[in-house]
Amino acid sequence: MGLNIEDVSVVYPAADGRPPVEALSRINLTIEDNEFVVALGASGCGKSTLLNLIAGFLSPSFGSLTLDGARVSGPGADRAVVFQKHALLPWLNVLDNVAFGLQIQGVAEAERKKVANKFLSMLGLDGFQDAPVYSLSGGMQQRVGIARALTCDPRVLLMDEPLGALDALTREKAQELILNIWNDTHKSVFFITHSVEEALFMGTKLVVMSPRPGRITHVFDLPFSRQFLDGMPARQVKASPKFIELREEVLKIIFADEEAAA
Ligand SMILES: Nc1ncnc2c1ncn2[C@@H]1O[C@H](COP(=O)(O)OP(=O)(O)OP(=O)(O)O)[C@@H](O)[C@H]1O
Repeated sequence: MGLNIEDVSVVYPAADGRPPVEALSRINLTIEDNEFVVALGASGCGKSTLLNLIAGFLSPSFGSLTLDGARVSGPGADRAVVFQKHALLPWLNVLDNVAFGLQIQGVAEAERKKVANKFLSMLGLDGFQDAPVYSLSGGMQQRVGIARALTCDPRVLLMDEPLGALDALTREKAQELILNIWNDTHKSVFFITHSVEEALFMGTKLVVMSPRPGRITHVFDLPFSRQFLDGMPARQVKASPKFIELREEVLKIIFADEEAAA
């Protein structure tokens, strides 16, 4: 059944003498089971507001959100968030960070270690269980954050620019890793990025948003992640004529929005 967003608007109330902000206007979006939806758009178009709504951190001013038919009315274990800054707990080692969500749910120690180890292994972090998180590189810390989100077996994984702070090479490797994990775990994903190339490569569906008020202006179905998962090397996918053509089309849309806002 998936996640269903119906005619949702968000208005942040007036504050400090500033007028109210219509951050999202009449958003309609479905995230089906096993779908990888990427949101892209000029700064201020409401991407994070949309993610916060799905996470249940925020309620819509108008419209409704349902997950598998049930109204989303707050945060829940069926949705996990990975932020750009991994938000790990510095006083815990890698294993305990990953097992943290299960600990909060009261899962017994042996079971939570087993689950955490499974996801650490999936993310290539075998052998780092006892390491303090601050001793890891940025890319490894981000992988710990993703492992932590996966341990609670959420229905939907929400990712707010998870790779934005990584260097180019680490970022490309992390994109591939996330796609492989998505393919293995069959999660629904909502993923925010500022990179057009990343958006096209990762998503099965691309949602392009425009600011003032934040709205969805274009939706594209994408074939590229499937090509990669079927064995085509990532750089070859990203250099294919179809990919480059779509990249230029999407860039044109976003540049036009940014110029209009300037
Ligand atoms: N708590 C808030 N109170 C008032 N206005 C807000 C609040 N949070 C966001 N906004 C405004 O709502 C609009 C959408 O913000 P949002 O952060 O969702 O956009 P975004 O697309 O994620 O931006 P960016 O790409 O810069 O992160 C912006 O105009 C922003 O200034």
